[in-house]
Amino acid sequence: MSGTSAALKPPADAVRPVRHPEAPAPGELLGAHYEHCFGCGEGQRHGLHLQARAGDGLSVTAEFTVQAAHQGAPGLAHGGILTTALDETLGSLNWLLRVIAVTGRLETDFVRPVPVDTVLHLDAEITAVHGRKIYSRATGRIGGPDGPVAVRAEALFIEVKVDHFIENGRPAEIEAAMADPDQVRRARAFEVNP
Ligand SMILES: CCCCCCCCCCCC(=O)SCCNC(=O)CCNC(=O)[C@H](O)C(C)(C)COP(=O)(O)OP(=O)(O)OC[C@H]1O[C@@H](n2cnc3c(N)ncnc32)[C@H](O)[C@@H]1OP(=O)(O)O
Repeated sequence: MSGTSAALKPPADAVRPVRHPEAPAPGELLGAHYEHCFGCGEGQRHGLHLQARAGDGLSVTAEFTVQAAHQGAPGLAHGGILTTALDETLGSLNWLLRVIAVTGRLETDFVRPVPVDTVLHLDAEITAVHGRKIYSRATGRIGGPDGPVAVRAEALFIEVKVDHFIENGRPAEIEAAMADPDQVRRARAFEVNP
């Protein structure tokens, strides 16, 4: 059984957005947006190290291998970790619009348990945009990209300006991220080019 709250249903006048002309090409790895991001950063020892890849249109795919550090029940992935994998994958979609956005709402269905060492194959797509609101959905499968569904989610991301991070983040990390020598990562974190 699954159901989605009204807040995740795009209004009738929502539009199907267009992929940004400078979005990464289909098949291209998106890379981490921030070294210390728990979802994608390579600097997080127990992080998910999730790698997202641009798909066709407004879609991405991603893979995440469940580690022992990600357990909830013995030998099984923690539900919050699975939601993090969905959140990170959904968040990476916004780079196809070259928009910075944060998760406003995220609803997850947990369909099957996911054992440690399992590769979770994720795919996600943007379904609609209404003003600053970006509607999207994602699915995670096990046993291969066409395997059975283990988790799925629908989300609403809200577009923000870079000031959202500058005003709310801890100054030490903000300054370090702005000085990141990785130009692509710095652009993803701080460039707004709708
Ligand atoms: C440096 C690295 C960067 C890198 C880029 C980021 C990478 C992403 C990483 C993974 C994702 C994350 O973990 S993101 C981190 C987790 N999320 C957060 O921390 C967000 C915390 N929340 C907030 O800061 C705020 O609530 C915002 C920004 C989401 C919204 O505040 P606001 O800007 O004042 O906008 P507001 O007027 O309230 O809302 C705008 C519209 O959205 C609707 N709306 C807002 N929130 C919701 C909601 N929860 N559910 C339904 N609808 C909502 C409103 O009704 C309104 O609709 P209408 O009246 O227009 O119709």
